[in-house]
Parts: sequence; structure tokens; C-alpha cells
Amino acid sequence: MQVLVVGGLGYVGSHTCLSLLEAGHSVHIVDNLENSSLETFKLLEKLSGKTIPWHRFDVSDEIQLKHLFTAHSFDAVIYLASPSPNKQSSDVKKQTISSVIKVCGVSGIAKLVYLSSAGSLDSNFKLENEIYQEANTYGVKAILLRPTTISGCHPSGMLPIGSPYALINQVGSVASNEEEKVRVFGADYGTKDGTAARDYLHVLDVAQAITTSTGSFLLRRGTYQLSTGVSTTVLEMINTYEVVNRLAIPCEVIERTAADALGVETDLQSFREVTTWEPQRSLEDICRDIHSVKSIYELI
Ligand SMILES: O=c1ccn([C@@H]2O[C@H](COP(=O)(O)OP(=O)(O)O[C@H]3O[C@H](CO)[C@H](O)[C@H](O)[C@H]3O)[C@@H](O)[C@H]2O)c(=O)[nH]1
Repeated sequence: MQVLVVGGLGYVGSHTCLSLLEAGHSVHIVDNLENSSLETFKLLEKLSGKTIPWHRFDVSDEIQLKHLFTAHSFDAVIYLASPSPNKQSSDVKKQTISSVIKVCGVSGIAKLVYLSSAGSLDSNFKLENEIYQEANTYGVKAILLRPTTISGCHPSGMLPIGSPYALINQVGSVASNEEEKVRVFGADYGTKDGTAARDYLHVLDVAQAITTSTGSFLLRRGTYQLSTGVSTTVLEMINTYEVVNRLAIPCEVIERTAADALGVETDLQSFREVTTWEPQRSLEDICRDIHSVKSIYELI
């Protein structure tokens, strides 16, 4: 299939491009470089051994988008240009994705895969519904994937890692002596050790799920939950990192942060139930891969 990846140079986007190319799809990238770098593009070509056409513009620019869709016949568009939930207002996000859906509709592009950054914010759940309805209106089959907490990185250590504030990256920074200790936000949650729990998904498994949903003709339109089903507390994450990488991570429990989202309760259909996709990578893999990146950076 010929696939356009919007936001293809970002954290999830870059890993997704590699996964799509490995699965034999041909890939075009659109990225405005707002949250990514040209260096990532060079690394993608190096890691894949392929020439990847890429276009630098903002997809809210419908004229440029229409030109691109006229010049190439894409079978599917993958939208990965949503920054983290709190970074951009849902109005701006809505406007941008609306432009993409509209142009997909008028250009006859049948499939849109959207990676939600729902977190537990109501505004993001609302956005998912609006995207779904709007795609229906334009006759575009929308598959929305809502992942739990995305972590890890490419084992080559060459692609970008996620938010520097995410727990795994904080742990990695302490391990590589960039920071003194991990501050654990709260130990009064109703979990086994009192620290907050998440279901951590390796970014390569998320990329694989996106590739699966892009190539599957049988998958019905809808919103699906991507998860491993394994809940890990902050202290368990730190301990796993210590064991896997054979080092000690100093930490200190402080107050909960106001911004901390609770684990997401969901009644969405699980992506695992409707496809052959299964997460292949464990928490140990996440800890090992992040540590290898941090070690590479340390050598530079
Ligand atoms: O230094 C830290 C960093 C995080 N935490 C805690 O560790 C848990 C996991 O935090 P992450 O940031 O790794 O994961 P979240 O699920 O809270 O957030 C992640 O998923 C969100 C969407 O669900 C956004 O994408 C966000 O940017 C991304 O980090 C949270 O309870 C957090 O408070 C700490 O205790 N100390």
C-alpha cells in the first residue's frame, strides 16, 4: 500500500515509518518539524535502507495537502501529529485533523488511522468521537487507536525517545547521571506499593499495531484500545530498570503532582481481540532499550 504518515518524524511516527517499510508498504512523510528534526529523517533512511519522500508543511494547509493528494494516490493516511494532551488545545487539534479528514474525503482516500493521545482528559475523548463522526460524514473509514502509556525506543538507540518528563526517561536520565534522583510523584495511590500504576507499551509495539490496522482490510471502523494488560507501578518500573541494567537508581517520594492523570478506565474493544496483533516487547525490553540510548548519548 502507498501510505502517507502525517507527523512521520516524531516519536511514534518515526518508529511507525520503519514498521510500515518493513511490512513492504511504501511511505511518504509529512511533517512540519515543529516537534521533530531533519536528523530523524536521515536516520530513517539509514535504518530502512530506503529513499523516503517527505514533505515539509503543516497539514492544516489544505491547499498543500490537496496538491499532495493529487500528485500521489495514497491508500491510507496515518495521523500521528498530535502532541501530548496538554500541549495543544483540543480546538487546534480538531481544526488540524478536520482539514486532513476533509481533504481525504474529497480526494477519495478511504482509510485514516489516528493515534489518540486520550490520556484521561474528557476533552480528548470528545475529540475522538468528533473525529470518528466527521470521518463517517466524509466517507472515510477511521480507525482510532488509543494506547496506554507509550515508552521505550528503537533498540539501535538512534531514533528519538518520547517526552523527557515521562517516567522511563527520567529513570534513564538518573541512570546516566544526567540527574541525581527520580522524584516519585505520590505513594498514596491504591496500588500494591502505593505508587501510581500504568500499562507501559513499547513504542515498536504501537508502531506494529498501526501497521496492522493500516494493512487489514477486514478491520471495522471504530476506536480500539492498545494495551498489554500488565499494570506496573512507579517503584516496579524503577526496580525493573535496576535489575535489567544492573545499577542502582536513587529515588525520593514526593507529593502527587496536580497534573498526574489517573490510569484510564476504558470499555473500548481491545485491538488484540480483533486482530492478530500482540505486544511483543516487555517492560524489561523498554528498560534495556532506553538504557542503551542513554549510554550512547553518554559516549557522545
Ligand atoms: O519523574 C517522574 C515522572 C513520572 N512519574 C509518575 O510515573 C507515572 C507515569 O508517568 P508517565 O509520564 O511515564 O506516563 P503518563 O501515562 O502519566 O503520561 C504519558 O501518557 C500521556 C497520555 O496518556 C501523555 O502522552 C504523557 O505525555 C506521557 O508521559 C505517573 O504516575 C507519573 O506521575 C513520577 O513519579 N516521576
